[in-house]
Order: sequence, then structure tokens, then C-alpha cells
Amino acid sequence: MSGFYRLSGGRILDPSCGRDEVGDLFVADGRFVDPASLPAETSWEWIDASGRIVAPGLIDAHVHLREPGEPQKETIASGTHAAAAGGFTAVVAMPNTRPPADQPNTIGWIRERAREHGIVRVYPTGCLSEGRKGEKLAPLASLRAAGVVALTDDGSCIQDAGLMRRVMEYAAMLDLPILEHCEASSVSAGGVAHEGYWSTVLGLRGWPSLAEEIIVSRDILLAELTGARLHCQHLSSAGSVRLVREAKRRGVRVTAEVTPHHLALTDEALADYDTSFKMNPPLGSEADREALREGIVDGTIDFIASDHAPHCSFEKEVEFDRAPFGVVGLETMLAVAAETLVKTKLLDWPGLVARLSTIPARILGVPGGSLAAGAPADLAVIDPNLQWTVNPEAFLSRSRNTPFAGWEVQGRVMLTMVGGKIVWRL
Ligand SMILES: NC(=O)N[C@@H](CC(=O)O)C(=O)O
Repeated sequence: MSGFYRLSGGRILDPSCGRDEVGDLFVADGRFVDPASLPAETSWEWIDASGRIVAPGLIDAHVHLREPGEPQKETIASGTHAAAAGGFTAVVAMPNTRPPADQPNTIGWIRERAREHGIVRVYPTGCLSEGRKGEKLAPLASLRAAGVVALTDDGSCIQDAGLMRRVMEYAAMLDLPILEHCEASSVSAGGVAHEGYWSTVLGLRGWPSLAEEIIVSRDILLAELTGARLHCQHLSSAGSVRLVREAKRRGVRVTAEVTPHHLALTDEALADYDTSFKMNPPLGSEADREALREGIVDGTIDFIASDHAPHCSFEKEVEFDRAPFGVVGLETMLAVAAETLVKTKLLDWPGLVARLSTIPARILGVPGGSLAAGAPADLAVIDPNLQWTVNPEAFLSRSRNTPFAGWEVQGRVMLTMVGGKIVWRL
């Protein structure tokens, strides 16, 4: 049951209207309210938020919940608990499940399961192509009718430019964004590490930035032609940032995201062949990291998304070449983003909250990202000063594959509320 809460004395940040003030925020019957609209004798449960930030619930546009099909890595229950602990009140679920989410009945199953076992909002996505094989269109209109918020083959990328053009035409007609995993597979061709100094020194097969940039540029041209809403996932290269910046200047409908690990790390981290640093796309060079930080600050890159990709330890504890790509991120995203962007003074807290909540909500067309009276009470209370050490053993996620184990970080979510219900409290 959601009750009547008074979050008192916090720094209330609402980037949707530029609000930044110390005060009290009221929640009644699952929604933000103006207390003047309620009887004076209303009794509130007080939550002390002094010294803390009260923000709209964070929204992660890129999460692998692994259901259906791989509950040993994550489930909708465990993944949404991890999300709540990270301050997220909504996650967008990727369709590279088993089976892939390319049919309306699978979307129905995910939504049903999320209603029963999810503790934050789960927005499913549907595949662009049948089985994510890049050969034949998935039933896009039926997927939309089944309730997907976006279309994506994440984990792979349609290589055939003609098919991609058709996909974009349909997506434009259906007014659904395309979340593109930008990878020309003939160029990445079995690579496991960014092609550069470190891949050479370590003897790892190189993955050139060009693999991403070719698809970013192809899709910008196709989006320009078709009017589709193109969103480039997990950008990793300086060249991609430049391409998106130029396209936005020309007025193309393109948006982009970056992950905390690409903002925080470089390929130098591979020196010990630790598979916790193996992900798709691979970590780039120092120049790439600089460009990504510049891009998220100047708005070329619109928001931050975790690309939470859980894998079992037995799968990761193998030779670098054989390990699966992917790292978890839900429980470390806020702190790592604060370390790399706020501590370095590249962004302030309102700027960071906008990129973790308000902007992804707007781009995906989902509710949230605001504290406006009347809206469902989805919020996160953040202690910006709390220092803690990342301990994968304490994760609520079923998986532990983080590149940030042992990191000393600052900034932690103390409480998460979804629709007026407390779903996480430290
Ligand atoms: N991002 C990743 O490194 N992994 C993703 C899929 C993918 O994008 O390869 C996963 O589902 O594990």
C-alpha cells in the first residue's frame, strides 16, 4: 500500500522544469501532490531527506533482464531489485532473450511477468528482424500493438542496408524509436578489444572503431531519408560522437547514449586480461573517452544508459577470447557517473539527473522524469556525499560481472519509490 509521505528538507531537483531548491516534497496515494490540495489534518509519514537530493526516479533505457530464457543470469525479479537499489524506477528491457522478443506473445509474457515479479516499471522492446537474424522484418506493427516502447536488435545489427531502410520506414510510420546497436560485423570480425595500442601489445584480436562509425553514418543517412527516430546505443568512439554532432546540426532526428563504463574506463584496463572488462562495444582509447565525456556534456550524447548485461561467473572465468561480452551496471551507474562527471565538475547534479531521468523519459516517450504534482510518485533519494566501496557480492543482481569491483565511490541511492511505494531503502 502506498501512503502519505512528506520527504523533508531535501534538495529537490526537477530538471523537467528547472526546479532546484531545498524544501519538502509530498506524496499521497501514489502521486506527487500539492499539500494545499489536501485537508489540513492529513497525517504524513516523514522521511528525512536533509543533506540529500530528491530526484525523479532514474530511467535506464538499456537493460538485459534475461527473461525469458536465461534466469541463471538474471530474472525480471532480480533485475528490477538491482534497478531499485540503483535508484531506477523504470527500465527498458532488451529483446535478445531466449526466445528473442520478436513476437507479440513474448511481449505479452514479459509484461505479465513484470506485473507479477517486477518492482520497478519494465518497458519491453521488440526486435527489428525475426530472431534478430537481420534477414526478415519482425511483425513491427503487432509488436507495437503488444506494447513495446521501441524497436531494436540489440546485441546485433542489421547489416543489409536495404532491409534497414524498410525497417526505418515502418518505424517512422509506427512512430517508434529504433535503438541501434551500431556494429558492422564484417569490420568487427571476431575482434575482442578496441583495435589500437593495447590490442597489439596484448595480442588480442582488434575491433576497429570503424565498425561502429560505418553503421552510425549509414543510419544517419537512412534516418534523414525516412524520418525515423534513430537512437544510437552505447557510443564508444570519438568518430561516432563527431558524426552524431554533425547530423544533429543538420537537423536529423538522431539521439545517442553512452554507458558509465565507456565514460570511466579505457582499453588500458585490459592489461590483466580480466574478462570483467570485456563488453560490446569494447572500451576505447583515452581520446575516445575524452570525446564521449565532451559529447555527454554538450548534449551530442543525450543520456547515460547502463547496458546492464549479466553473465554467470562460470561463463566469464575463461580465456579472454571465449568469454561473453557484457558487464552489469544497474547498481553502480549513478556512483560511477557521479565520479566521472560531477566530481570532475563536467556536470552539476541537475545536469546529471537530467541525463539519467528526464531526457531518457522524453526520448523514449515514457512517463517519468519529473516531480510535477499529479504525476506518479517515482523518485530517488540520493546521498551525494556517501562514500562506499563497490562489492559485487552485495549486488541484488544475480550476476557479479562488474569492472568496478573494489572502486571507492561517492554518491548512493538511499531510497527508491515507484508509484508512491517504497521499493528500496538502504
Ligand atoms: N553489451 C554487451 O556486451 N552484451 C550484451 C549484448 C551485446 O550488445 O553484445 C549482452 O546481452 O550480453
